[in-house]
Formats: sequence, C-alpha cells, structure tokens
Amino acid sequence: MAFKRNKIAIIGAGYTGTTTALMIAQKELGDVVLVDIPLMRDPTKGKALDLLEASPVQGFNATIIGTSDYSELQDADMVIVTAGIARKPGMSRDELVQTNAKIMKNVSEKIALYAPDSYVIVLSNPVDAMTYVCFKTTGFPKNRVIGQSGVLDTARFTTFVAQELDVSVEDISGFVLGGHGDSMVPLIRYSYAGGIPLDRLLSKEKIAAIVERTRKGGGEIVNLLGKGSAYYAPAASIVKMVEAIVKDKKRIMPSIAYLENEYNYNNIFLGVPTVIGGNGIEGVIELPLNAEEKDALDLSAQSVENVLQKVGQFV
Ligand SMILES: NC(=O)C1=CN([C@@H]2O[C@H](COP(=O)(O)OP(=O)(O)OC[C@H]3O[C@@H](n4cnc5c(N)ncnc54)[C@H](O)[C@@H]3O)[C@@H](O)[C@H]2O)C=CC1
Ligand SMILES: O=C([O-])CC(=O)C(=O)O
Repeated sequence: MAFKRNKIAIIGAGYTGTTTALMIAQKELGDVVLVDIPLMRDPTKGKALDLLEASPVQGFNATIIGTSDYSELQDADMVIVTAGIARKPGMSRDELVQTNAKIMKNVSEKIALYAPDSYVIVLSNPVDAMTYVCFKTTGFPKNRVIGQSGVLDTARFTTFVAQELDVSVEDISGFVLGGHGDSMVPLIRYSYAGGIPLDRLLSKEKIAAIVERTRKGGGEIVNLLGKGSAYYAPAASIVKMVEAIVKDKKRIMPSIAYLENEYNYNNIFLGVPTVIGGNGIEGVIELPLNAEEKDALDLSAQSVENVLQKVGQFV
C-alpha cells in the first residue's frame, strides 16, 4: 500500500483557522480541508486558493481546499475546530457559551459522521466547556478529543518572563494549568530560566505581575485589536499539538484533557500536563501540588464547572 499524506480538516475558516492552515501547510504536516458555513460568494474557497498559491513561493507541498460541504471531511485523520464567535472587548470567554455550544454540537455531529476515526483538537471558546461538548457529542474516546489552551497560556507566560529577564524565550520553561480563563494557574515552582528556578531570578512582585498579565493575556490582545481575538500564537499552539500527534513525538505539554480522578477531578475537561503523541493524549501527568497551588487549581476547575452547567442541553 502506498504512503499518503495526512488529511487535516479545519472547521472554521476565520482568523485562527486560516492561520493554522498556513502553518500546517508550511510545515508539510498534511493536506488541509478548510470548512466554513456557506455564504453567497465563496470566501472559504477563496482563502484556500490564496493559501495554496503561497506554496510555490515558499516551496511547500500540500493541497488546501475550501468548502462548505461537510462530506469533504471524509476520512480526515485530524479535525481542528475553530468554528464559532470570538469575544469583543469587555466580554469574558464564558459569555460565548450559548452560541458556541450550539455550533460545537452541530460540528461534532458532522465529525462523528464523516471522520469517525479522527483526532480532534478544539480551540473554540469557552474552550474547556466546548471540548466537553465535542467529547460528549462525538462519543470519541478521551485520548482523541483534546482542547488547546495550555500551550498558548504557557507561551504568553514565557514571553513575559523572557522580556523581563532580557534573555532568550528558548531558555524559559513553564507550565500553566487549569481552565482557559482569568483563574488559570501558572506554576512558578515548575518554571525555569536555563534550568534555574524562576524565583531565584525574579522578585515576588515581578512574578506576581507576570502571572496576572498571563491570566489576562487573551483580554489584552482583544482590547488592543478592538475586533476579534488573538490568532497567530493560538494557531502556532495548535500546530505544536498537531505536530506532536502526526509525528508521534510524545511531547509533554499542557492540554485540556478529560479527567477521571486525576488531580481529584471527575467528568470535566481541564488544562493539565499531558503526553501528546500518535495516540493523542497518551497520559496525564499528576504533579505534586502544594496547598496553595491545589487551591488555585480548585478555583479554576470550579469556574469551568460553572460554565459546564450551561451546556447541559447540548450534551
Ligand atoms: N482556546 C484558545 O486558546 C483560543 C480560542 N479562540 C476561540 O476560537 C474561536 C475562533 O476564533 P477566530 O478564528 O478568531 O474567529 P473568527 O470569527 O475569525 O472565525 C470563526 C469562523 O467560524 C465560522 N463558523 C461559525 N459557525 C460555523 C459552523 N457551524 N460551521 C463552520 N464554521 C462556522 C465563522 O463563519 C468564522 O469564519 C473563537 O471562539 C475564539 O474565542 C481564539 C484564540 C485562542
Ligand atoms: O481571549 C480570547 O478571547 C481568545 C483566547 O482564548 C486567547 O487569546 O487566549
């Protein structure tokens, strides 16, 4: 049997979806199918064609098609869901729940129908709850339904630390856990600059300011843009997860995983350290947390639970 390229579908051809498509194609991770709702003209086809026409210039090999026909998902190896609305300045992500849960349910039914063996990465907000809706609607096993937040939140954290220390971002490592909201939990005890614990290099006050900026990192961009939300760093974060799966890299990164007793939580999707490889989420790593860290994680989990209360009718 001949080898063939991966087929990666992206549902939602807006800012995050198209940026993700470009990065996937540039890295030759697979052929891309962009899916969006039908409109009078055909912007999804137009965006796909424009992306494809970048391939001879940059020298990447991938087909990119745009469609509103869900049957084009047929046999996709991976599906990325970015469909839905984004928040406006002054809104919280949680305020998107009613609109996006309806969209997520609809989209998830299509994924289950046309791509029943696919690995799904969810981006749409509020992402912890939307990943739950996708999991319940598709009926896929928990290793194949993954939400993206921790890679992005950690990237924001490491960006701010590197700026503060005036050192390379490559030398900063950290871990942001919990829900993708203002109560997310950057774990300072597990954060390093060149192997040196962060609290040896930065004052308590500086660290507290970075934690606060990280928690509000999405809102900072929403306010600066005025319309829409972040898309370059979110797309880069999804692509890191896609690459870990299609290349079976078994990378350790935070992702939104279904928990069955890990960290003492049940029947919830929450950001935790995971191993991501050819089987999707191959494991959840349970870090020992001190009382303060566990309290912070409990608070964050509670805010995800509060949003989950509102998706009852969609699962
Ligand atoms: N989890 C995370 O870290 C992040 C999450 N987000 C979230 O991702 C979502 C997308 O953000 P953007 O791409 O910036 O928004 P966008 O508005 O640019 O794109 C969303 C696209 O979804 C499409 N869509 C709506 N209903 C659909 C359906 N039933 N089927 C197919 N397509 C449908 C829209 O037509 C639109 O093109 C938002 O909910 C946003 O809050 C954004 C950044 C980071
Ligand atoms: O802030 C938003 O609404 C989009 C998002 O989740 C992020 O950029 O972290």
